[in-house]
Amino acid sequence: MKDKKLLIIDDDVDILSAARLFLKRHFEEVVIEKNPEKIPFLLNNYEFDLILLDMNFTQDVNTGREGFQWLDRILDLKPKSKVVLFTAYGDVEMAVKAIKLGAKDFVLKPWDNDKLLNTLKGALGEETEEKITGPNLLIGESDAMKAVMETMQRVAQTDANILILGENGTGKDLMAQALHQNSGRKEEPFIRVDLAAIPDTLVESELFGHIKGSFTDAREDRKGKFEEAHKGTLFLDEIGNLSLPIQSKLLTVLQNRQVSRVGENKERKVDFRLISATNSPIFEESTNGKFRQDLLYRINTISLEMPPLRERGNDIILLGEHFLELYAAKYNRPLDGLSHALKKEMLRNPWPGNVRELQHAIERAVILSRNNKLEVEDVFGNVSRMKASTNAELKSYDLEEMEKKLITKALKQFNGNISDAAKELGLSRAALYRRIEKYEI
Ligand SMILES: Nc1ncnc2c1ncn2[C@@H]1O[C@H](COP(=O)(O)OP(=O)(O)OP(=O)(O)O)[C@@H](O)[C@H]1O
Repeated sequence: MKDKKLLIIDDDVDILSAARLFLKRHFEEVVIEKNPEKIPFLLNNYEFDLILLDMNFTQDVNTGREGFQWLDRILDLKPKSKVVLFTAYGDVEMAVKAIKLGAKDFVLKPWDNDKLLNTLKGALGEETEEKITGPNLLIGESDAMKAVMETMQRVAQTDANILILGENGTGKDLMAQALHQNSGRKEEPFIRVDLAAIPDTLVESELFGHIKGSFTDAREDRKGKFEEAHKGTLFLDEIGNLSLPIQSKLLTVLQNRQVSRVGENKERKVDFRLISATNSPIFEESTNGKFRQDLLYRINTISLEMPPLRERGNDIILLGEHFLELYAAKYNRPLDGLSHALKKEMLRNPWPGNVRELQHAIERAVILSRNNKLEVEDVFGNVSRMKASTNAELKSYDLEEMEKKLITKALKQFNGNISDAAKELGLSRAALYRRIEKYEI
């Protein structure tokens, strides 16, 4: 969300500054406004990617009527606006009505920071999903890909637990989303937990939740991911990372469909569909005691194996063209395809990092290219650097480095004229200034 602009409208100044303080780390810009009358002016003069709108302006605290009117007004002025509503406890019915009227989602006040962030991401995600990660855009026409897509279609509608296997970057995450989108639970939450990214000590409270005081940092009661996924889908990514004690707790939840938060005896019913994914040899691990066999049996009612890119034939060209189009638009580069020689080279490369590696290689190439077609050296020019990074993955600092170079070049070309350089780079003047400051150019 780092490149997105958010507008928050609420007549409570404390709420505005608290929300801004937390959200400005996650958005490029957060604009706050106390007076809803300013909405038309703001919408007519600025572009916002997302609007967070209070439902309960003081005049109409209980009915939310004013909130509805403003929602309406926003959608009249800019029909494509993504609006998330802020609403006080107890207003859920009203918020649901608002969603029917065109809001994307709602957040209850007082809010939970993680939840607020997830909701905003979700509201923005719809667009990214359509463009990049939508289930229809699990690109691929190879036999291997067709087979796995066909299985996906067949099993998505069932509530069966699904285990997605495959090397890094083969699209396991996208596949999990596709399963959810094609299931009867698609209107309900899709909650992803990356078990490789959560420290061992926190996994239990992340998954099961906790109550206030159950450990030093537990300042308030918190729902776990099982509860968040209630009625929807829970996606446990990198499940091979679960420690044995948590494995046995997970098994119990799967058997009883109930969770108790850490520090609490009460059991809460949870209804979720489980999708797991791993790139570790989990069957082997289950024979040497690192992963419980009974749990593996449970999570693996059906398994789907994502084929590696090197076994997907011509898909690499389709994917390459897709990413080229995406990044040419993003970086405003006039590129119209992959050269013939490049296609040949792409087909010969083993791509150990699979689609993710390809995606990053194309992104970098788009930024560096000088011609109207991508050439072999744009993608494979700097082989040593590609090898040096793990999984040949392009780290964000590489991208930043490139951005810096690009900006420096443009500034030189236009003798430091900000307007001309910004135009060439496809940035606003303000965005260019920000980057000049950031990179200390
Ligand atoms: N078939 C596909 N079509 C379009 N994009 C894809 C496809 N497969 C993967 N991608 C893109 O490649 C990147 C990596 O995909 P994803 O995160 O789903 O892989 P993964 O198997 O979950 O990786 P890891 O094991 O490292 O978590 C994402 O940006 C995703 O959008």
